[in-house]
Amino acid sequence: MTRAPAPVSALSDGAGPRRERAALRRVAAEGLPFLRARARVLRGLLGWSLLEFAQTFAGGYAVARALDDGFLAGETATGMLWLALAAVAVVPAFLAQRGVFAGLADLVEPLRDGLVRRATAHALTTEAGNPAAGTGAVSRVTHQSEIARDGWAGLVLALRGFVFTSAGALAGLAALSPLLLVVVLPPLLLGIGLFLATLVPMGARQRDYLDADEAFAAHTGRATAALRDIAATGAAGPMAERTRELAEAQTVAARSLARWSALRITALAIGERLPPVLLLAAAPRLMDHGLTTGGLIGAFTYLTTSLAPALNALLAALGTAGGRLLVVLDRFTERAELPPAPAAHASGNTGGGAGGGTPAPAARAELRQVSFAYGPRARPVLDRLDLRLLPGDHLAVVGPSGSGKSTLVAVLAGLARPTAGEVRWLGRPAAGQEPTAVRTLLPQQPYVFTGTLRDNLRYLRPGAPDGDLMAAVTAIGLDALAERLGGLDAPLDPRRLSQGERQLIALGRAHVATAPLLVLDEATSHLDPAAEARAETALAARADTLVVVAHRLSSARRAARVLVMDGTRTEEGTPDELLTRSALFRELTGSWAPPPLVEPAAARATRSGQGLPSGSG
Ligand SMILES: Nc1ncnc2c1ncn2[C@@H]1O[C@H](COP(=O)(O)OP(=O)(O)OP(=O)(O)O)[C@@H](O)[C@H]1O
Repeated sequence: MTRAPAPVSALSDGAGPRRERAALRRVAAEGLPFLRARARVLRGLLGWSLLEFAQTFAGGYAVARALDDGFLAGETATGMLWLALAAVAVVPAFLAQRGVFAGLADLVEPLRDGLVRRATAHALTTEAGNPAAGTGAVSRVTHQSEIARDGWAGLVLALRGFVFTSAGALAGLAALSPLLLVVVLPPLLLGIGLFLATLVPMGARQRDYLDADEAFAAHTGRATAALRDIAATGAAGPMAERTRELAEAQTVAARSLARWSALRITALAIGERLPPVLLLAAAPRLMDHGLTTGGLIGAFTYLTTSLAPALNALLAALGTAGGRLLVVLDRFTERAELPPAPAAHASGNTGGGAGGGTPAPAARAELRQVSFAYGPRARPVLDRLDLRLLPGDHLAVVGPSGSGKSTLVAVLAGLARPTAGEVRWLGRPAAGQEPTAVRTLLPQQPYVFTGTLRDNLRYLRPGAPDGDLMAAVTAIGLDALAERLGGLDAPLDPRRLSQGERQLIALGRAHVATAPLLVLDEATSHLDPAAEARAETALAARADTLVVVAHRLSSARRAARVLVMDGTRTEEGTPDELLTRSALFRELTGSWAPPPLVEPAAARATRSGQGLPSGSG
């Protein structure tokens, strides 16, 4: 399959520089109070930094005086004295470095602690219970808070160094000859200006890169945890394709970042290399206007030993650590803007379908003009399908074998990417969201592993209390199996379980999970109708929004809405509406009806909506 890679902008929802400026404002709004609260630390840094100002000033000025008043005037002792003064000025500056680093810790560690606290609180409130959802939270707590800490420390050091060093150097240049500033300042300011102009667009590229990195890490983490489910739903192809797309998006983001870095290097060259060149070119004119030989060498000393390294350090810090810092800090601050975490469970939602009358609630999941094909030349399985799943919805999906039910489920659940159109979860594009935080998907062949029944029930919500596990056991109808196994802590060997028992355990696990959307893809196919009815009814009451790929009439009739799939044609309505409107639904219900020779009670059950096994799936 050769689909174009996902545009990087799609991963970061592509608002570009506008978003960076908004990020700057947001970070500033939170950053200023942080700095205000640490005014004493900042004053301490300022005090130590003044010593650096003095050292820089003395460095160039003493060299100029040593030459003009000392060595060039035949006064070697005077020259040596001036050089000794420059050497002595290094001592307080060395002490200043110690003072600066001590103050830095008071400025950096509280930032890191605050970020870790914030990321941990976010993970506990919104991502609890989803093992794969933890990937992003762990990244924020560890990797990203370290980026913020190092970036912030580097930025404070470089900015402070640049301000005081360049102030010392410029004051020294002005003392040697004010004309020196006319030569040095324009390229210096041009270089800095050009560099600053790259900050916002480069921040956007940096964000794209981090987004691509995070999306890839989350996707691979998810895929690794769900290998069995992927194999069971036949989604290996689309998953591999999605992995390739995400890797490609990462490459595109890295390349774009590199192009902007090249522009930055040009800005650095103008600010750092051009002033000495211009000074050389202008030297004869400057000396005609009274600049001494010592003054010229002193000016070179300022440019090469003070200004250039300070500028270099500042631009490097702003360019790499600063950009990353802005993106990472913004990620921490924008957590507050995420849509409210979905209510863990709504109750009493087996009927009702869409709505309830009051202002339209955000769809839990939505397909907008979604098409899907398994290859560039393959016949589409889904063709411009629109579907909205609101809180409280209970939708059954029915259709003949091969009509695309599992494909629809894979697209809806984020296991396969649509070829065209958009999948949205909780009112936002699904791309970039953590699927396991939004939906629980149960395939026909569930993943039950060696361990205890408790481990298996907690698989999607590791910290679930025993009360919730027991409630699931009772609601789903797992009591008999739990008793036979020996309780929640008894060891469980999947090879000794029937297909139906495995499905029951997976259904119990879904009852414990907290994602607002629950999708069952023939997940009850090995249960008898009564067991299926009990489990499905319990899940409909527990899950906020339920989608069931139905393989029995009874299952379809329990739903408030039914989506009938017939190739790329679809019909949607209540079961009763479809019985009158859809020939295919009537045909399916006919094929789901028991064969005529089956005992009459079963036939009656079918007519009254209780249903019977179809033998399908
Ligand atoms: N991985 C795949 N690669 C290529 N084609 C596929 C793949 N999976 C499914 N298809 C094709 O897509 C179409 C829809 O299949 P899908 O499994 O979604 O249908 P279904 O309604 O769920 O079928 P069933 O009820 O038998 O499970 C079928 O023509 C099928 O052959």
